[in-house]
Parts: sequence; C-alpha cells; structure tokens
Amino acid sequence: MGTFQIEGGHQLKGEIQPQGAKNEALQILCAVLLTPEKVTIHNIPDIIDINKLISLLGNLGVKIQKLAHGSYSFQADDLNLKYLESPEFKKEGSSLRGSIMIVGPLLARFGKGYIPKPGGDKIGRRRLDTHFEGFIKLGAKFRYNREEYFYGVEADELQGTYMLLDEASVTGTANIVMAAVLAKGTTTIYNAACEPYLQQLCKMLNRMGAKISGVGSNLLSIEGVEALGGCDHTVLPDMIEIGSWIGLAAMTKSELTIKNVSWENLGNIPTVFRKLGITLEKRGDDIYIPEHKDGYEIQNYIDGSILTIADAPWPGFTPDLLSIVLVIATQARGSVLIHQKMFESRLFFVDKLIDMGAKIILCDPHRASVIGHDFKSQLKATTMVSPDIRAGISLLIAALSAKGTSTIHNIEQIDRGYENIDGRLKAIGAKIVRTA
Ligand SMILES: CC(=O)N[C@H]1[C@@H](OP(=O)(O)OP(=O)(O)OC[C@H]2O[C@@H](n3ccc(=O)[nH]c3=O)[C@H](O)[C@@H]2O)O[C@H](CO)[C@@H](O)[C@@H]1O
Ligand SMILES: C=C(OP(=O)(O)O)C(=O)O
Repeated sequence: MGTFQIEGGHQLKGEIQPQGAKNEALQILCAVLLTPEKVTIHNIPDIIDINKLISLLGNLGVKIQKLAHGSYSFQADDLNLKYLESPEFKKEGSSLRGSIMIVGPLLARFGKGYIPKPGGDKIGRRRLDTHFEGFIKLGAKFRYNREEYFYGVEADELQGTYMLLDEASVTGTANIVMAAVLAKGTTTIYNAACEPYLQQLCKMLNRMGAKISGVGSNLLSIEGVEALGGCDHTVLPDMIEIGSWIGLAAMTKSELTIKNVSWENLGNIPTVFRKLGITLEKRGDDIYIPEHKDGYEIQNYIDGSILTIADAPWPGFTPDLLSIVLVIATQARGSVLIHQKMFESRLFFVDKLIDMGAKIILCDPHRASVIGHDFKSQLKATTMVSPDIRAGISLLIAALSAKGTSTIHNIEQIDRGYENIDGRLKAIGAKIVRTA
C-alpha cells in the first residue's frame, strides 16, 4: 500500500494539463472489440484502471501497439474467446468497473459476453440490471452464477427494439449502444445517459460506420449495420481532473492555468464552482484561476436560502465532483448542503475532514452540511487512508492546504484515476513525497 507525505500550506503556481478522461477511455477501449480493423486512440491516460483494461484486451487476443505516450493502436482480428472462461479472466475482469463494457461488444460480434462482478470504487450499491435488461431486450439469454458472481449473455442474433432504461446508467448505456450497433433493425434507447463520455463513444462508433442519431440527448436511435471498420479517436480532457484542479487552486489560494480543457464539454461544472465563489476565467480553451487572496464566498439562492449542490445524470452535475466541491466548501465564506443522490457511501470520508478541523455535519449517508471557515482557521495535518478515487483526491487537496505534514495511505486509489499525480503537482510547487 503506497503512501503520500504532504507538507501543506504552500501556494502553487503555474500551468497544468489535464489527462485524457478515464471514464471515456474505458468505453472507447472496449469499442475496439467491435471491429477486426485497426483502431488508433490518442490521449489515453496512463493510470491503473486503464492499464488493467489494456492488459485484459491483450489477454483476449487484441493486438496492441504503443505508438507514443497516450497513443495506441488496437486490432481485434483474432480473439482468444477461451480466455473468457479462464480463472485469470475472473480475477482481471473483477478488478475494475470499466471491464463490464466488454460484454456489449463481445455479445454483438461473437454472440456471447461474460464478466465477473466488476470492481471499481466501493461507494454504495453498483448494480448491473440496466446493462443486462438492455441485452435481454435485444434478444440475449442471461445467466448469472451466484456462487462465482459471474454474469453471461448469449444470442445467435440481436434484434433492435425500443427500450426505456430503468435509470440513465453511464456504463449501462455505453454497453447497450455497443451491442445495438451490430443488431438487426433499429434500437431506440430512451432515458439514455448522455455524458460527454457517451457522446464521444457514439461519435467514434459513427466514424466506424455505425448509424446512431440523437447523440447528446437521452433518446438514441441506432440503426444496426452488418460490420464496423477502423478509425482514429482522441479522448477528451478529463472533466473530473479539471474540477479537481479548480478545487486545488481555490483551497491553496493559488494562481493556476488549466490548459486545453475543452470548455464546450464541461457542461455546468464551471457554473457550480462559480456558485462557490471561485473566479474562473475563460482564456481561449484554458481556464485561468487567479489567486483568491480574499477567499471565496458561497452564493445563496435568490430568496436568501442556503445553496444545495447535488448530483444528477448529465447535463446535471457529475457525482464524481461532489467530494471535491465538499472539500472546497470547508474554507469558503458561507454554508452549503452537499447532496450525493446517486451513491450512499461516498460521503463517509468527511470524518477525516472533521478530524482536520472542518465544520461538517453528516446529516445522513447522502447529505452533508458544510460551514466554511473562510480561511480563519487552517485545517490541521493528519494521517488518513484514501477510501475511493475522489475522496482520495479531496483528502490530498485538504492536505495541501493544511498546516503541517499529512500522510495519506492507500494512494493506489488515487493512482487508479490520476496520472503521475505527485509528479504533476510537484511541478507546480506542491511538496509531496511518495513511498511505495
Ligand atoms: C467507469 C465509469 O464510467 N464510472 C462512472 C459511471 O459509473 P456507472 O456507470 O457504474 O454508474 P451508473 O451511471 O450506472 O450509476 C451510478 C449510480 O447512480 C445511480 N443512478 C444512476 C442514474 C440515475 O438516473 N439515477 C441513479 O440513482 C445508480 O443506481 C448507481 O448507484 O457513472 C457514475 C455516475 O455518473 C460515475 O460516478 C462513475 O465514475
Ligand atoms: C466512481 C468512479 O470510478 P469507477 O466507476 O471506475 O469506480 C470515479 O471515476 O469517480
């Protein structure tokens, strides 16, 4: 279990380039299974979860070539489907969440898709009903081995149909879309998730020859085609990393420029940070954050009542940024209610912030009320364990703003989603030491 030692209380300064988006890259990598032709992908982040998925694809027989940092070509022309029945697959497939999205492409192209219960953050119930209900609607037979937590779907042929998803699941929508592109006839998916991750996936599939319309909305129409071809794709910058750097700048009162953020794909993320009182300037495609010498003040609603920041499926505010918003609020002027609607175990990390001196009341597993210190009282350094990716980065931001030296254990949880995090933060002045 690796550890970070963080000397807090230093201002940072400079430019930071966001990595490619983890959650988009996971979808895009699974899509290479849909064609025997070569697919080239750029801006793939070098992080644990992505590297695990690339290794899984390699074990499935995908030919992989590293072209440059973040650029790879993949060719799934001769797969070893026997691997899906091996003990190694049961171990490898269950070590990340994104692996679930190999099922749709394998089902569509080879008539069968299997997966052990996928891993990912332990942040509450993470069911897979939406995925499998979608495959069943397309005509697949479903099997579930309870002893081994092993899921399987099989079909000689998939038939397009209308479906109303029970919830706008991100990975569920991606999986069903990837199955439907090769089905017979037209599939209509209502209540589809439409995060930029999915928009990017659909655009890529269309470049491969798929016929998907409604991209960016919650109503997708997919006219099945016989086969897909190769393509080139570049992953967008990671909007969750961008939000993390905004939080970092505010909490450490640092002047930072976040480079090439793809503003048009950030949805309401800038607006939410502005509601917390943080100044963000659009400079070309960069975000410039000035030093917040006098802190930042949370806005109330028009009627004077206390602001709530809650998550919702896109174009609502992503749940993956709520932990970061919460930590920033601990030093704001004013109060805010953080309402994590999607996951029931994602706010428990606030205990660590309370230990550090933050004023937070965990009202219930979904809601935390934060009363900001307005920098009148600095957080105190402490020792903590990172429970999940976003709590981990939030604790790291808290530690960078705190007085004294903090220790964070289990930093693999942060490395799952942030590329060379210590190296990049040290380059802008952070004092972090990594021990293996
Ligand atoms: C690899 C990947 O891409 N992971 C992301 C993906 O996970 P993932 O695709 O696993 O998450 P889902 O979108 O399926 O669902 C997330 C949670 O929200 C609940 N839910 C979802 C939709 C809805 O309308 N109502 C509702 O309550 C689900 O029951 C579940 O508990 O999307 C999540 C929600 O944005 C993000 O936190 C994860 O980072
Ligand atoms: C919850 C997350 O990831 P995963 O779905 O891979 O666990 C996340 O990226 O915040």
